[in-house]
Parts: sequence; C-alpha cells; structure tokens
Amino acid sequence: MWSFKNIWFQIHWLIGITAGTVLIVIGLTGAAYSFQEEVLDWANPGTASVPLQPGPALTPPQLVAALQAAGEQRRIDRITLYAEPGRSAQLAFVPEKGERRGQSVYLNPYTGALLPAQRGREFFEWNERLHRWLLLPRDDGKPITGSLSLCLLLLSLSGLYLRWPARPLSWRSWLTFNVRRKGRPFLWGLHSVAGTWVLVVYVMLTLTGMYWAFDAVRTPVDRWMGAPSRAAARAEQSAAQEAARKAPPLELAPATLEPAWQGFAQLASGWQFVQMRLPQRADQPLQFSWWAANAPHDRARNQLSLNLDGAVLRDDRFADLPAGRRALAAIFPLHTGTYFGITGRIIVTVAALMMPLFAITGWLLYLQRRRSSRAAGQAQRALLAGDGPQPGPATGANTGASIAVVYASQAGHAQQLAVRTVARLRSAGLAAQLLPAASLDMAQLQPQRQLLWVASTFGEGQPPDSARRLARLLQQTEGKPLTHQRFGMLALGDRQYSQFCGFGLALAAQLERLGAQPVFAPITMDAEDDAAWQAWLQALAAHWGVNAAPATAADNAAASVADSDAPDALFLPAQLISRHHLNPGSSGQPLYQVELALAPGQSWQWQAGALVEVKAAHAPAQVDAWLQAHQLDGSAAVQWRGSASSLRDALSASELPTLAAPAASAQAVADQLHPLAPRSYSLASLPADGRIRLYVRQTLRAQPGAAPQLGLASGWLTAHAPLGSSIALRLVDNPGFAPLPGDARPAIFMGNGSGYAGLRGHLRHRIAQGQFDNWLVFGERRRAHDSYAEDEVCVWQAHGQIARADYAYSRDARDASHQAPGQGPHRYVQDALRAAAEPLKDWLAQGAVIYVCGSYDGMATGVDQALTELLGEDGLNALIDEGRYRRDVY
Ligand SMILES: Cc1cc2nc3c(=O)[nH]c(=O)nc-3n(C[C@H](O)[C@H](O)[C@H](O)COP(=O)(O)O)c2cc1C
Repeated sequence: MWSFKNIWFQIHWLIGITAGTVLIVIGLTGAAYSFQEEVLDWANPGTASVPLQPGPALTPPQLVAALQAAGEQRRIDRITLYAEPGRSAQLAFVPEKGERRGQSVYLNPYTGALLPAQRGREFFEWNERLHRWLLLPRDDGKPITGSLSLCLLLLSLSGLYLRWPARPLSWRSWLTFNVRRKGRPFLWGLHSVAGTWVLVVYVMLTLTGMYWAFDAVRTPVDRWMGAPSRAAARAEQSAAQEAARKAPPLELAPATLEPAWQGFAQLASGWQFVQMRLPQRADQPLQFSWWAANAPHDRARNQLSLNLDGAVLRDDRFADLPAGRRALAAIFPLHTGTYFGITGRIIVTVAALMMPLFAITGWLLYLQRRRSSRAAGQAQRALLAGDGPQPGPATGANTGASIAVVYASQAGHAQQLAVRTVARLRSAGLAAQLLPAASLDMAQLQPQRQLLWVASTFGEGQPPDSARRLARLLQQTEGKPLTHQRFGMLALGDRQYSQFCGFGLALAAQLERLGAQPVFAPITMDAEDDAAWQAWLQALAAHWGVNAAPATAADNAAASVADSDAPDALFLPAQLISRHHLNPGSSGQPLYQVELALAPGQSWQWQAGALVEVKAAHAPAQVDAWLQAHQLDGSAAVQWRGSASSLRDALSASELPTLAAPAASAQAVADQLHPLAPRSYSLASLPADGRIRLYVRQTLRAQPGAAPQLGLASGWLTAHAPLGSSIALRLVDNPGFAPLPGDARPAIFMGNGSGYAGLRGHLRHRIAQGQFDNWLVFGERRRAHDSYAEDEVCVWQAHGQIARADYAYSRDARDASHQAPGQGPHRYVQDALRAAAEPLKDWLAQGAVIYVCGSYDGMATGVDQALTELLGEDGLNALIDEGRYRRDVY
C-alpha cells in the first residue's frame, strides 16, 4: 500500500518527467519575453530611442504630417508616445485582413523622420506565440499551456509537501543545503532548496497564467471582479473594426487632430505614456489610453475619449475604478514581474530560467532511482537463480521433479544451509531451485510439489523479518490448497531461547494445516549442530537419493563460508593489536574497542554489515583450576581434532567437561572434549582500514557459589588474551544487514551500545562512497561516559558527511542540556524516533533504507514497535518487502 506521501511523490515525478520537459520551453520563452524590449533596443540602436535634441518633441498632428509628407498613404490606427526624452514615437497602421496587429514604424520624436525598421521583432512575436500557445492556433494552444500551468502548480505544491523539512521553523533548513555533498544528495538539495526559493514566483506565474488560459477561470473571475463581459467587448470591437474597414477612408488632415490633442494635454497633465487610437470614420472619437508618473504599474491606465473638436465624451481614471477591476489590471504585471518594478522582472526572469534546472535535476534523480532499483532487482534475481553448481546428469529416483529449497533467514545462517542443500541436490542430478521466503507468495508457492524449507527463528519464536509477510499470508489462508505438496523442514534455533526453533516448527504445522505432507519430521538444529546437519543430509539421502557423505567440493563451492563438516576451514589467524576501554566510569558494563591485524599478505574482503566469528578460549586461570580439581597435567601431549596438542590447549578451546569419574588418561579426556562454539561480532571497520575493529561489551556470567566471571569470548578478547597473541577468525556474510545492492538512497541507522559497530561499518562505507545522506539515531546510557559514538560522529557531521544525528542517553533523559536544539530529552532510541516522526517519514518517502543494529530486547523491539505505530503495519511490511528494513540484532 502506498502512503499518502508516496502517492504525492509518484504524482510529482510523473508530472515532472512529462509536463516538466515542456515547461522548460515555457520557462525559457517567458524569460526571453520579459526583456524583449531591452533586447530589441540593444539590437536596433537608433530605432526605439534617438539622441536627445534641444527643443520640444513633435505633437501627434505634427508627426502625422511628417509621415504623410514622406509619402505614406496607409491609414494610421495608433500613435504611441512616451514623455521620456529621446523615446521615439511609434505609429501603427490599420491591420490588413488576417493581421492581428497592424504594422508599425518608428519616427524621430524631434524631426518626424522615419527611423530604421526594428529587426528581430518577428522573432519575439514567434517567441510569444510559443510561450502562450506552443505555436498552435490560439484556441487549441490556450488550454494546453493552461494545463501546463496547472502542472507547474501541482509540481510546486507537491514539491513543497515532499520537502517539508525536519525543522520547519528554521529558515536554514528551508533555504540552504550543503553544496559540498555529492551525487544524489547534492541533486536533491539543489532540486528542493532551489525549488523553495522560486516557489512563490511559480505559484504566482501559474495562477495568473491559468487566468488567461481557461475561459472557465477567466469568465467567473471577471464577473466576481465586476469587469464587463469580454465576449461582448470583443464582439463590439470587431464589429467596429469591420465597419471601419468598410467605411471610406476618413480624410484626416493632421490639423484636424489638433483640438483633441490640446484637450488631452490639458486633461492629462503629467502624462508619461499615451496610446492614441485615431478615428477611422467621421463619427468616431479619438481614444487615449494613458498613465502618469504615479501609476502603480503599466496596466494602470486611464481612458479618455474626445471628439475631434476636443469635446470630452469619457474620462475614466484608473484610481476611480472599483477595487476588483484594479485587481484584474494587476494580473499581467504580476505575471511579468513588472508590478514590482525592475526587481520583480529580474526575479521572474531568473525563476523562469531555472525551470530547466528542475527538469534536469529531476530527471537525473529519477534515472538514478531507476538504476538503483534495477540493480536491486538484478541482485535479487541472481539470488533466486542460485549461485551453486548447475544440475548434473539425472540419476535419482525423483528425476525431472524440481525441488524448491526455501530459506527464511535473518542473519544468513539458514540461507547458507539452503545454498548447501541446493548444491547437494544438484550434484545428485536433481533440479533444485533456491527461493527466498521474502519473495514467495501463494501464487508462487502453490504450484510447487516438493519443498525443502530451511527456517530460522527470530525474536521470541517469531519469523525472521524477511519471512514475516509469508507467515502472515499462510496464516490468513484457509482450506487445503497445498494437498499436492511434500515438504521437509530444517528448523534453526538456539536452545537458550524458550521457544527453540519456534518459527520453523510453527511453519511446518501451518503447512500441514494447509494440506502439505511432511516427508519426515522437522529437524531442529541448534547453532552449528553437526548431528542435526547430518540428520538433514540423511533425510535427503533417504527420500531424494542425495549423497550424505561429509562435505563435497560442490558443497564448499556453494557455501560462501566454511562448511560445518570441516569446522576449522577458513578460520585464519589475526593478531590482537589493541584494546581500548571506551566507557570508563559508565554504569553499564565496560565496552572495549578491540583491533586485530591480519597476517601480512592476507587480504580479506567483506561488505559493510558483515560479521566476524571469533574462536575464543577460556581464561588460563580457569583451565588451571579445572586441571587442579581433576588432578591432571596440562602439559600432557594429546591428539585432539586430528592434531597434536597439549591437554591444556585442548581444554582451553573446548567446553570444560564435567567428569563423572576420574579420567583414565589425558587422552581419554581429550577424546570427549567438544570445541567451543565460535562467537559472532559485527565488523566496525572496512577492508581498506587494513585491520579488524570490533566493539566488545564485557559480559558477566554468574557462578553458583562464586563471584561472577567474565563471559567467554568477551572476556577472552577484552581481558585474557595477551596483546600480540593470535586469535582465529573467520568472516561471515550477513545478507540481511548488507547494503542494499546498487544503493544510492538515503540511509537511517538506528542502534545502541555495541551495535554501533555494525552501524559504523556502514557509515564508513557510505562516507567512502560519497553518500552523505546518513541519519544516525543512537542510544547509550550517559553522555558523560558513553559518548564514544557521538565523539566520532560529530566530526563526520561537521564535514557534512552525516546529515543528522540524534542521541538517546537513557539515564540523562531528565537533563535536557545535552540535546541539540529542537530535540527532546529522549530516553531510548524508539523515543527519539517518535519525536522525529515527520522527518523520518520524509526520509522514507525519499527511499531511505533503515539499518538497525544492537540489542533485540528493548532497543530493536522498541524500534519495531515505534515504526509500526508511525508507518502502520502495512507501511513497515512494505519496507521489509523492499529490503529497506535491515537488522542485525542480538
Ligand atoms: C534476536 C534473536 C532472537 C532469536 N530468537 C530465537 C528463538 O526465539 N528461538 C530459537 O530457537 N532461536 C532464536 N534465535 C536464534 C536463531 O534462530 C539462530 O541463531 C539461527 O541459527 C539464525 O539463523 P539465521 O542467521 O538464518 O537467521 C534468535 C536469534 C536472535 C539474534
């Protein structure tokens, strides 16, 4: 479902890429129109004005006499004069049939001599027709340009709504942007901020433009303003013109104009401009349209009609008109900007010239957006196609039947196992297809006949984010639409959670409810439980004839990380080079920045958001205590996991066993040791940094009857492992938290505590890419002791590399002094989000991707709840479906 804002966004860009392109023409021609007189004067020196001469300018009767003396026979229709010294007189002839306006000539105001014709006027007439009617016949062009005006109005208003800034009371956020930004943020800043600058002008241009374009607008407006009907006036005027054309030419000796001109000069003292329309028949008056120096604008004209003998027939002053009619007369000067003098003209011209800027930046933004969503689509298709080996020759009993292997994964473990499953099936000659649950709907699910599901559990027995939609769909489906389906389930989980493998088991039950038949009972798998994986392979062997032997080459090729069948593969040694306590004095557990250097010559590649698995070991004192308690010699040589070792080293890297009886030998102990499971940490650095940086929170483990001990891996990394020692690591993809492929969109990073590591990796990556539209919402306890993220982020912010940062220091919440202006004293990340609801929606409307990293309980659940409240369940689900809600939480 599209949100209201999204609908406006779609309208904005759709109009922008269509009408916006034509509006460039309207804008440029309008700008040219604004200064056409100045351009013509400049191009035709000595035509519209002449050098000043001593003595008064000629009167209209004298000008007519001079023109006739030069042999001109055509009847004169209008004489235009300016009182400004040196301005030429313009005399226009009665239009010939088919002409809109009669031709005109310029005369020297002092001598009456004919001046050179004005070159270029035809161009500006063409320009005006293009501007007003797109060169179409007037009645066809008018509604089109009128509709374009309407489009510009919609663009302006929707643009205003879409760009409504986070802090509407700050003029800076309206009118300025960071010009040092690059790429999309720069284009967006330019488009939206420049748009704000010219918004009022555009609204004025469009409203006035629509007045002329649509009779349906103009007629009622005229009526409300008390103006006489234009249709009637036009009919009257054309009847008069027709009559004038038919009437014998009025012999208009120049001297016959003298009494009326004297009358005008008397009544209109101080005139600055006058247009005098000459009678064409004996019973017609002389009409003067004029203004004086104090006229508010050039359409504020007074009208005077005089008989040839100078008798006054009508003397209408603009100032005496009703307010409505005076307002109507201002429409044209408002449209051209002349209402506000030369400043207004310049502003309108610049705004009109900027139309191409919006069209170009708008198009570029649109094309970039298309490119990134296409790249995202391609990446998804590549995933759907599977990257494992292709089907080999058909051998199995199920030849020809395609098996869909569906994974529902949060952090990628289920995805890896699904990829390996596909590889096994394909190397057995079976057609197998990898499908992410994220893209599955009932239409795609229903035709499948054989499915293998690999599903992890998230939250409290919940589906991973990417499978939320499918889980909902299945829940809502009634009847038995899947009766033709056979399926197997590998459910992943962790026994420490109360609902072990809750989602996978619930999914299996749901499928059964819909009629699908389980081929074998769901297999549950705790972490890297080898026995469960073997059970899964056995089930595939029994029912599909795959090879259940340990890791195959195909397996390893298909899996991007180590195969659990060969647990030590891909673990590489790294040297512990530093650890730094980040929050001394904090009321929370100590947080350490731990750095490890890769061995020289190793070049590891990983994406922002990836994880690293660390092989931890017990504290030496703990191993010694165990050896002492069991009276065993730690230096005894043993064989452990295929290599020679000391018993102490083997114990250090294993779960310390509880022995039922005294051990027969050191080797007997080694034989029953289970290796410690590796621990995952988010990578806070980039490969370019040449080192691995982790943020490790020390945890405490309660000991029955003894002081609590440091957690195993955190204790090893932050306290027990000597600096300079070697620690075995392996990289693990984290697809659910990796950058969205081809991503150039804004990004919002939310998290707390050691979750800063995952967010930092992304921020460093984006800054390196020149993507500066980043927003961080980060939570910790107290600013005084836990501001490690803020210390670093504020430097990036000062460089314009982070657009916004909000901090929620939970225990400082009552002290608002540390908050930036406009931000409240947020207790938690979710409260900061609620306070920034509008900007959040704004960013999301611009396509922002959300990354969440940190604790599941409290932070991630709170953020999820806040997002559900702010965006609605459908809004959040839409983000998940688009891969724009990416989480790495624990
Ligand atoms: C925040 C969080 C919540 C989890 N909740 C459960 C749970 O309720 N039950 C369970 O068995 N496992 C739970 N797990 C463990 C995962 O299901 C298990 O680690 C799985 O291997 C992850 O697979 P994936 O990487 O494909 O998502 C949870 C893990 C995390 C990070």
